[in-house]
Amino acid sequence: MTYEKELEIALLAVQRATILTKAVYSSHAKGTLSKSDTSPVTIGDFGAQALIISSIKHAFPEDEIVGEEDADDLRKNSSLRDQIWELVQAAKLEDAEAEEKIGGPIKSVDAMLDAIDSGNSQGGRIGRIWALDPIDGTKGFLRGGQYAVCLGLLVDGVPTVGAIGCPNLPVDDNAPLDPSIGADADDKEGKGVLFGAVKGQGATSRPLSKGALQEGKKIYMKPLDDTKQATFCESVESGHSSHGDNAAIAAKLGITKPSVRMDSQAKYCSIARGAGDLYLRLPVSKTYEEKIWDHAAGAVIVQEAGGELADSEGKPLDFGLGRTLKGNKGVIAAPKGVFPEVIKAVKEVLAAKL
Ligand SMILES: Nc1ncnc2c1ncn2[C@@H]1O[C@H](COP(=O)(O)O)[C@@H](OP(=O)(O)O)[C@H]1O
Ligand SMILES: [Mg+2]
Repeated sequence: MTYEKELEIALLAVQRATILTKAVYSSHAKGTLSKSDTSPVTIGDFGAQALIISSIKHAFPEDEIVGEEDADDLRKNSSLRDQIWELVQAAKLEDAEAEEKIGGPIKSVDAMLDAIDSGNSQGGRIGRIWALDPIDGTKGFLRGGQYAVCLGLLVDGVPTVGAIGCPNLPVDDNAPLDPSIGADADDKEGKGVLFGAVKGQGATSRPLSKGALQEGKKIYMKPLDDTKQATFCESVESGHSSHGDNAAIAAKLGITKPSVRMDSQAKYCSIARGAGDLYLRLPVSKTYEEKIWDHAAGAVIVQEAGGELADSEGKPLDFGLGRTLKGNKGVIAAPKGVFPEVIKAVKEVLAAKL
């Protein structure tokens, strides 16, 4: 199987980074994250980015990585750096063989800073480029709701491998969509999912607790003959996606169920396993460019589960233009069978606004 190693490393890297983000969240929730006033998101973002990049660099030293952060701030702020270093050292996979596959612990503080700085690729059309979002759904993370650790591999600009850790989604692929499910400080049985996909080879899910080496269960979008029955997902943040336009599109499709609002690429994962049908992300701002790391991993997972993606004009998403999807506006994802109908409704709603 092609990309077998890439998927394995991506899942392991995401699993280990997720352990760190959970540790950061629980210290934050318990009020013990007090050495600095820095936001737990910043701490989690830096730590998770360091761990994931070090995993990729170990397994695929030639690959490029597009990451959100660089280490400039950490080099200037030793207390923040030490705090992150402590968390990075503590985040380990229990299975020694698994830990070894991603290079074992990061060797030194300098190696951690260098790893963070290696996420400086400018993206592009050629070669192997990983797009990394160490904590996607910042707002959800802070709320104790949905957030995701996301890693996608672009090969010549095409999303080819995707791995996403969703610590607060229910393990059960058939559990009803309930965005409040993550709103606990402490981990509970039945939460935490690791999703993976390789282009042309399907999408899978496995409990985070069982780990990346556990064989995944195939996931599929729900067959949807009639859009009237659909449930659609959208951002919690009205600044990230126009709730008004999303609602108008839903109305045009005859949808009567309320939208499910959740943060992060947990939306892609949810529709990919049939816990929800459509993902509408109509742009709010005319100038905002969606970031490739907010969509690359989710795109592979949805496509491999039987879905199709485009922007609000029906154009395919172009991941080969750099760090952003600068050729696209917004994102729409739906099962293949109803995709043309959904795009038609989107175009009609947007045309009526002109
Ligand atoms: N004006 C805007 N329009 C669309 N997306 C935006 C945005 N401003 C920020 N974002 C992105 O929206 C992502 C979260 O999406 P969602 O609303 O689906 O949870 C953020 O990722 P982070 O949370 O990683 O910063 C951020 O990159
Ligand atoms: Mg993000």
